[in-house]
Amino acid sequence: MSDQHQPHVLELRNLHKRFGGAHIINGADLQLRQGERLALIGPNGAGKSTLFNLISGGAAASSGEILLRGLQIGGMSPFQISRLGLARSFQITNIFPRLSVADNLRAAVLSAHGDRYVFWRRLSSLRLVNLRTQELLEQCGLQASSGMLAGDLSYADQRALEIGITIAGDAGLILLDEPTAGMSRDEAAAAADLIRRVSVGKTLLMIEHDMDVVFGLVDRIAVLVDGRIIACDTPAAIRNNRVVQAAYLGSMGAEQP
Ligand SMILES: Nc1ncnc2c1ncn2[C@@H]1O[C@H](COP(=O)(O)OP(=O)(O)OP(=O)(O)O)[C@@H](O)[C@H]1O
Repeated sequence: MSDQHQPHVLELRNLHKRFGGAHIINGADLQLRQGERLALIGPNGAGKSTLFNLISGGAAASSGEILLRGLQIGGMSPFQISRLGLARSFQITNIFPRLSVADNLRAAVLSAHGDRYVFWRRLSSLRLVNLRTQELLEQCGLQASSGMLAGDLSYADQRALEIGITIAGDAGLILLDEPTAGMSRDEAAAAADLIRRVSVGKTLLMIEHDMDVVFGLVDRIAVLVDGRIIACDTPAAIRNNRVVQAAYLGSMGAEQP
């Protein structure tokens, strides 16, 4: 089957979410192709994190459809969705501060693959978990800090660790919620490099406010305003889109590249 005929990795169809009387997601449509990196941008309160919660099973949509590789996942639990190959990180750093960096990653590997390892001989299972942990430490540039308490890492390294935790299960679809928030320009550039490396061969959907990161990293940008995707196109096309400029980018002044 050619790529053209494969189902999209992720598809949102006319998605709605209401909280009481507030209509937060308002008919969102989106399609992600295998292997692409897509940034979700939009003003504060546009509904970006809410959309992530709907996709990853943290909240149920009021109506509409969410398909993961053609399979309806609306209404499934976060655990079921993660078992189907979707991993997400959160806006707030989500690590175990009193565990070492390596143990944070080891726990993530076990949590993602525990059922697989349990059937194998104990020693070989342990070896595989350790190998995967080492691989993640290297990928995230954290080998030198592997024995440190995660809570003692710099903020940027904590975010790198969190990316390691997110990818530990080798999910095919990765959702990152503001992975460079609160970082300096240099730290954000390093985080973008890390994200680029770890997302090779995967499909990436990320919420990001830093336009340098967005324009340098992704294949397409989806713009969410008032719970609706008002445009989804290449970075160059989005930059020149007058509707987007008026609704969002225009208000960002110097942050535009
Ligand atoms: N559980 C909830 N109950 C009621 N309202 C909610 C709930 N979760 C989110 N909202 C509201 O939905 C709107 C969108 O919030 P959301 O966090 O999704 O926006 P966002 O685009 O991610 O914003 P930001 O860029 O500031 O993180 C906000 O007005 C928020 O107050």
